[in-house]
Amino acid sequence: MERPLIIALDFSERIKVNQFLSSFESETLYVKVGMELFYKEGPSIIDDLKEKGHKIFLDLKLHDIPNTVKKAMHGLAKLDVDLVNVHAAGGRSMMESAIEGLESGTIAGKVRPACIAVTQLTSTTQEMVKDELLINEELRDVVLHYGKTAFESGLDGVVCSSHEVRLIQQQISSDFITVTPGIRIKGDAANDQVRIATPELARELGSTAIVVGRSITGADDPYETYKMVKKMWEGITS
Ligand SMILES: O=C(O)c1cc(=O)[nH]c(=O)n1[C@@H]1O[C@H](COP(=O)(O)O)[C@@H](O)[C@H]1O
Repeated sequence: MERPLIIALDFSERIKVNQFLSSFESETLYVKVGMELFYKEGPSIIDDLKEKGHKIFLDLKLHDIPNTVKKAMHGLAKLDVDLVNVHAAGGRSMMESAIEGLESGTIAGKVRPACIAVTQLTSTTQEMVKDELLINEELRDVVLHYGKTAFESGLDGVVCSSHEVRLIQQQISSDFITVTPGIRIKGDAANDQVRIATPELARELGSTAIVVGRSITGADDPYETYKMVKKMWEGITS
């Protein structure tokens, strides 16, 4: 995976996506379609975005029994997206089934979508891990353990915060993909995110890809902000 900046298209409907993308001219992007947009618009939104040449992370965070996940992934593979995800909390067998489903569903001649596992959401705190999930371990160790299980289950990488990237790359594999949301430009509100980082810090910490939503989609000039964040992420100072 090259090191993309993935824009989270967290919009309620297609018309808003089109309005947003209209300022990007002919630039091809790496975009993320999540639950909000996909549940409203369905698979045709994927076809639209692919037609425009964009790469797609379909973020539906599957978390169910292995058989259900396998069959759902079989269907999702037919959409020919670049990246999909599951919750690592679903366990080893579920993650193995996700890969089986993707492999059996991949269209002949196409590449299987990469599959990554959410370790702990970037909105999760140490206190939540202890008090709500009843896991009596350091959050970083939980992320690492879930990452190891995902690796052993044949997944291609994880979703984690930028702060856990080094740990994962050092203790699991430097090739294991680390996609990091929770990205904020200095001065932006964190909103519901907790384990946040600037694009520059994410780069420094070695993230494979950053996911940026509201900092770009909510900006007065989204295209200019995208170009600025991209420069920060790529370490271009001029
Ligand atoms: O899987 C994800 O993409 C994801 C995992 C995670 O731990 N945290 C997280 O924020 N995300 C997604 O990344 C995006 C972040 O959006 P902003 O907070 O607006 O930048 C949202 O679409 C989330 O659904």
